[in-house]
Amino acid sequence: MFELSKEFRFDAAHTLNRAIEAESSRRIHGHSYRAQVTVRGTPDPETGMIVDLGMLSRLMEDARQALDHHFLDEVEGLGPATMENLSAWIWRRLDGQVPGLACVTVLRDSSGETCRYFGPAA
Ligand SMILES: Nc1nc2c(c(=O)[nH]1)N=C([C@H](O)[C@H](O)COP(=O)(O)OP(=O)(O)OP(=O)(O)O)CN2
Ligand SMILES: [Zn+2]
Repeated sequence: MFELSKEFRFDAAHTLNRAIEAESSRRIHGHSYRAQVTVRGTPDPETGMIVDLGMLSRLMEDARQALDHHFLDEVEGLGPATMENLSAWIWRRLDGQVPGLACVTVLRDSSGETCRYFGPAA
């Protein structure tokens, strides 16, 4: 069994309602994110690949375009623009298209934060 990951980066703005740091969080502010899509499986003996990384990259491009340089509060179906919701939203966007989809990880390097979503069944 193997795991294979591909990453895209996006920069986006949002607001958040929080119990702490409420005022600054409600102000529009931005973050730089990385999103990693991980597939799990066994390589096809002929191709040596679980999935072609180029194909994975193409499938991820639609999600990247919907997030990069967008105001996340306005992204359809996202809800409060947390790392949890971002990883679940990317999962839903790819589910059914990416064979062996195992998890979606959203990272915010500036603050050392990571959120990993394994899908609704996990
Ligand atoms: N469970 C979660 N908690 C928080 C999330 C989240 O996605 N999931 N997100 C935020 C905010 O986006 C917030 O802007 C980050 O704030 P904070 O952690 O207080 O850190 P900084 O303001 O120091 O972060 P910078 O990225 O350096 O601006 C809060 N909580
Ligand atoms: Zn924020």
